[in-house]
Amino acid sequence: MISIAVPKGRLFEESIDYLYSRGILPEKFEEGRRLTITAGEINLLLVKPFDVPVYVENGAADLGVCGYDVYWERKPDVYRLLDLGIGVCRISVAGKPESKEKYFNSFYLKLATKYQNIAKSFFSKRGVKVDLINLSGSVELAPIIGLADFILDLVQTGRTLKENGLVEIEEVGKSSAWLICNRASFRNKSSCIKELIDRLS
Ligand SMILES: Nc1ncnc2c1ncn2[C@@H]1O[C@H](COP(=O)(O)OP(=O)(O)OP(=O)(O)O)[C@@H](O)[C@H]1O
Ligand SMILES: O=P(O)(O)OC[C@H]1O[C@H](OP(=O)(O)OP(=O)(O)O)[C@H](O)[C@@H]1O
Repeated sequence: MISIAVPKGRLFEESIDYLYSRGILPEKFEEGRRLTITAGEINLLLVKPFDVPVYVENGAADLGVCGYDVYWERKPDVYRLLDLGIGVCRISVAGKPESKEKYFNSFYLKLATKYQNIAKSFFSKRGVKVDLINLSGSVELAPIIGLADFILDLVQTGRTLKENGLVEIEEVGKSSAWLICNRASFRNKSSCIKELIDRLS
């Protein structure tokens, strides 16, 4: 039996489609209220996206589908095996159009994000001090109401920024979903996991 932690929400359907199209799952499953789904030798655990690395690192799941954004933020002690090419987006700093100049000329920025660690390391390398506001969603609201001047968040189409009168100022990195693996499972279930990776890649 191989257990895979799959993120609920935005990445769920793409993850299921991906696993189904590679013959790992015998059918497509809808996201409902169930938290586990067993299909043949695969046991799916449906968890919050930020919790995927927690389940995998602790061995509660052998494998996980994890956004690179989450991996980068959490830095779990797991193997990162394969870029699945889903959930593709970038991690960027954004703000009001008129704040652009301030962003590039200040040594002190007030920034809202749920990616606290990414923001800290990005700005400390640059020698810029940041006052970080920790938000877990709807981050684009922060510059509009003056809670922060800037945000660091995911951008894909740019629609959310546009609809809120914000602009992308600087790309910090790219993200897509990766298959991550528990270190002990990689040793103990090596043949199963290698076969699975062959089918996925
Ligand atoms: N606009 C986007 N385009 C592409 N991928 C995205 C986008 N937004 C998020 N993702 C990817 O999907 C993952 C899950 O995003 P989602 O919005 O479902 O989670 P969340 O906001 O962390 O969770 P929750 O809403 O349950 O607190 C992200 O970690 C990222 O890897
Ligand atoms: O560039 P776009 O295509 O508009 O995508 C970007 C948006 O997608 C994500 O939000 P999500 O919908 O996951 O909601 P959230 O605010 O709860 O994180 C992200 O946080 C941005 O707000």
